[in-house]
Amino acid sequence: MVLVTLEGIDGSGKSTLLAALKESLEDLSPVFTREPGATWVGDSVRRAIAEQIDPVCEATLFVADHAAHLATVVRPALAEHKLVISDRYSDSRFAYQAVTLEGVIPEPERWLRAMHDGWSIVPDKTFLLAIPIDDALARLSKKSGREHFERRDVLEKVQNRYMEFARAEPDRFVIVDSMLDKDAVAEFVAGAIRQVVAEGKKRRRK
Ligand SMILES: Nc1ncnc2c1ncn2[C@@H]1O[C@H](COP(=O)(O)OP(=O)(O)OP(=O)(O)O)[C@@H](O)[C@H]1O
Ligand SMILES: Cc1cn([C@H]2C[C@H](O)[C@@H](COP(=O)(O)O)O2)c(=O)[nH]c1=O
Repeated sequence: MVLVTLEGIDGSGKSTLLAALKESLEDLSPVFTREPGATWVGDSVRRAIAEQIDPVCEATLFVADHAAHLATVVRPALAEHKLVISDRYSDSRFAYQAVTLEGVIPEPERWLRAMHDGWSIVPDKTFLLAIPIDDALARLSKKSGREHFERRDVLEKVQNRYMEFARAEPDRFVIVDSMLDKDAVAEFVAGAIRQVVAEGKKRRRK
């Protein structure tokens, strides 16, 4: 069936969008999931984030979480021709850990992508929520429990990487202005997902 992912820096509105999609797309019976945390491995990831563990350890735990996510949630759902919508996925790794591993290992993005080669699944469509850094930080300032990624210098680099990914894969990425009204964002993304599902059904009939 179809794998759709939601991406964006902290505060860009992914959780808000996901909640709206759970209502508006109910008729499609999607499998809603997320990274990190779809399996117990995600608990280790959350602990690593909280304890600000070594960045290579943190990165490999994120990859382990992805492997468990694919094995226990994504592959079985796709095999049953279900629509899968994931709040964060591999592009988060390629964007965030490429920043946290700068100066730690050579060419971190190349290393991260190589770790996924041969077994990961590329999404059919990725909605990238774009937001000015000041607005993201303003939104995050209202939230408790900040994570070490949620700093201006990190988020600026992460969002720049996301934009590079979107330029490199214009057919997969849809950039969404997170400064638009919540309902307008949700309506646009829900409509685009329905279109992706319809196109997937046409391809299967050929
Ligand atoms: N389109 C929008 N317009 C205005 N405010 C928004 C919009 N989308 C989300 N918000 C607000 O921004 C804040 C962060 O939203 P949300 O938690 O969905 O972001 P997030 O990307 O999931 O962040 P994180 O990755 O840190 O969980 C919330 O207070 C939410 O109400
Ligand atoms: C999947 C994934 C996530 N992250 C970062 C992004 C966030 O700052 C935290 C937690 O994610 P949430 O959406 O706030 O629950 O983890 C990352 O660095 N690498 C990844 O692969």
